[in-house]
Amino acid sequence: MKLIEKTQIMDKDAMRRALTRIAHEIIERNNGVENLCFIGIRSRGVPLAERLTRKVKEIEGKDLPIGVVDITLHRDDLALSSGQPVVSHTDVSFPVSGKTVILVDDVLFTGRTTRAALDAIFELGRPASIQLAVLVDRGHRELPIRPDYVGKNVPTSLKEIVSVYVGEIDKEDKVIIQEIADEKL
Ligand SMILES: O=P(O)(O)OC[C@H]1O[C@H](OP(=O)(O)OP(=O)(O)O)[C@H](O)[C@@H]1O
Ligand SMILES: O=c1cc[nH]c(=O)[nH]1
Repeated sequence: MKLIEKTQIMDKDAMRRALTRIAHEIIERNNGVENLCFIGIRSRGVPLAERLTRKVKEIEGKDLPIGVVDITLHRDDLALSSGQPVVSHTDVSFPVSGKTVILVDDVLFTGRTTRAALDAIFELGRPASIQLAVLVDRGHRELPIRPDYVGKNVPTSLKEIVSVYVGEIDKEDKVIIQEIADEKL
């Protein structure tokens, strides 16, 4: 699939500010951090969840547990929607029952990855609630899923792809929109 880079929509500072705001929103909405835990969706949801827990620690002085769910997406076609995400691995070393889980991902699109992650969490136990934090919501939901915390809402067309780069994996922080150049949609 050939991609043409179109626009950069967030730089390192914009990402840092968005995550700082989300950390404050999480603390405010939950009246503190008692009972909270974080679960990142691999791959880029994991460093974002780690950054959020570091910010929460800076603000509230408490360490919160982080787990990981790995969802593999088997896409049926190149239109990017209609994929079939399945849980391939879960690494959550604390009990989720009774907790408020903050599920973290980089991009929210159809909602299918989130749904698979919710299934994976309920396999582990029964949380008190689950809240969803994403760096970018690009729209085009195919399921009744909405984020509780959003870094940036980005209206997109189905010919576009939003790519999040994080220093921990990609050596730099940025969010770009690319366009699919050569595929039938
Ligand atoms: O709402 P959805 O339609 O499910 O799309 C969102 C998911 O797609 C991306 O993952 P991708 O499968 O591209 O893999 P990646 O994490 O390796 O980028 C992104 O990280 C989200 O997890
Ligand atoms: O544009 C998209 C769609 C799904 N996942 C992404 O990371 N970007």
